[in-house]
Amino acid sequence: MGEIFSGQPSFHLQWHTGYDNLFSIQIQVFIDLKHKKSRIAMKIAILGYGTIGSGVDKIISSQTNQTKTLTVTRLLTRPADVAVDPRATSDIAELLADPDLDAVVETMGGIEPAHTYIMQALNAGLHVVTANKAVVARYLREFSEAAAANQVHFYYEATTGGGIPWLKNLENAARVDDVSSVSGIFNGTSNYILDQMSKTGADFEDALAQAQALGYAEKDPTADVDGIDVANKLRISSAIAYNASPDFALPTIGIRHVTAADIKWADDHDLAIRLIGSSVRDHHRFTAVIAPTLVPKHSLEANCPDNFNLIRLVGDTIGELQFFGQGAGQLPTAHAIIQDLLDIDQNVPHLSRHFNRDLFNDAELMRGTWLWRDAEGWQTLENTTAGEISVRLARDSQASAYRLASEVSIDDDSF
Ligand SMILES: NC(=O)C1=CN([C@@H]2O[C@H](COP(=O)(O)OP(=O)(O)OC[C@H]3O[C@@H](n4cnc5c(N)ncnc54)[C@H](OP(=O)(O)O)[C@@H]3O)[C@@H](O)[C@H]2O)C=CC1
Ligand SMILES: N[C@@H](CC=O)C(=O)O
Repeated sequence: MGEIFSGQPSFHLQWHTGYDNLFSIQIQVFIDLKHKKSRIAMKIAILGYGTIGSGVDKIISSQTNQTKTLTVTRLLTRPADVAVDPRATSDIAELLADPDLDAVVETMGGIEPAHTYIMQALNAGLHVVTANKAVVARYLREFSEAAAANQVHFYYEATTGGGIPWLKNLENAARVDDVSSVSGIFNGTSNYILDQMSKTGADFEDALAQAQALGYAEKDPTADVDGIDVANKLRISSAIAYNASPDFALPTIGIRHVTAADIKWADDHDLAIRLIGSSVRDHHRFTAVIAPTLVPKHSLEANCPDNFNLIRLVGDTIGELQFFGQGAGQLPTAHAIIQDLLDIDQNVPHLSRHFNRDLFNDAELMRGTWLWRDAEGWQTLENTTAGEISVRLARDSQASAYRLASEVSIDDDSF
C-alpha cells in the first residue's frame, strides 16, 4: 500500500506493508523543493541548552502528534558541557556547516553572539526560530531582510507572551485591520512578583527569588524588574502592529520602587498594581510607555495571576481582542517555538512586514494622570507624560509613580 501527499513546497511519501498488526514499515520522505534536500524529518540545532532550549528538546523528543516530523540533531553548548550529549558541540562553525541541518533554534539569550550566530545561520540557508526578544527588538529588520534574501524563514513567536499565540494573532489582525493600539501585561516575572506581594505579603526580593527558581526570570532579572523586557516585547509587537521600526524612544518605568506599603494603599482603595506596556497610534502619530499602573481590583489585569500575561490589541474592524496565558516558563515558551518550527515544516506563511512606515513619536498622545508617592506623602499629578515622570523619578530615588488606568480616578480625600 502506498500513499502520496502533495503539499507546498514539500511532498511526503508513506508506505505501509499491509500487515499493520504483525509487522509494519513506514518510510516518510520529505523533499524540500526549494533546498533540494530529502529528509526523514526536519533536522534542528538548538543554540543554548538552558531552560527554554532543553524544553524544546523535551517536547520534540516526546514525539507526539505532528512533532514526529521534527528531530533535534545538534546542540550548541558551553565547552564544559560538550561531553554530556553526543549531539553537542561548542563550535558554531562546525555546527552550521552540518549539511543535514534544516533549522536553528536560538535560545542563548543576549545580544552577542546571538546576533552573529542568527545572521550566520540565515546566510547559510537555514531557517531560524528564536525566543530571544532582546536581539529581535534590536535587529528585527536586519534578520527579516536576511531571511528574505536567503529564501528562508525567521520566526520569533516565543519572544513575546511566552506560550500565548500573540504575534501570530497580531499579524492576523494586521492583515485586515489598521491596528491602533497594543497593550497589556507582557512580563511573567514582574506579574508574579506583584501578585505574590499582594496575595501573600511576600517582600520584593523573596518573590523575585521564587520567579527565578521557577525559570521565569531572565539571566539578569534587571530586565524583568526595570521594564526592559517589556520594552523589548512592546517594540516587537508595535513594529508588527504598525509596520514601523522597533527602534523608538520608550519611557520605561519598572517595579523596583514598588513597596509593600504601596500595594496596601492600592488594595485599601480597591485597586491593584500591574506593570503595563502600551503603545497607541493615531494616523502618522504614535507613542508608547511602560509603567506600573493602577487598575481596578475587579479588572482582568488585576486578576491576571502568577506568570500569566494579558495582552490586547485594538483594530479598526475587529475592535478589542485580548489574549491570556502563561507568559514565561519552560514548556509554554518551548511550545511557541515548536509552533514556529511546524509552521516552517508545513510551509505556513507568516505576515510579511518591512518595518519601514514613518511614524512621528508624539508623547502628547499619552498625557494622563499619575499617582506620585515621595517623602511628603501621596499626590496626583494631572496631565503629565511618562517622560516627565521619568525625569522626576531620576531626581528622587525613594519616590514611586503609578499611571492611572483610564477607568481609575482618585479624589483628594483618598490621601
Ligand atoms: N525563561 C523564560 O520563561 C523565557 C525566556 N525567553 C528567552 O529565551 C532565551 C533563553 O532563556 P532561558 O532558557 O530562560 O535562559 P537560560 O540562561 O536558562 O539558557 C540559556 C542557555 O544558553 C547558554 N549559552 C549562552 N550563551 C552561549 C554560548 N555563546 N554558547 C553556548 N551556550 C550558550 C547558557 O549557558 P550559561 O548558563 O553557561 O551562560 C544557558 O545554558 C532568552 O533570550 C530569554 O529571554 C523567552 C520567553 C520566556
Ligand atoms: N523573563 C520573561 C520571560 C518571558 O519572556 C518574563 O518573565 O516574562
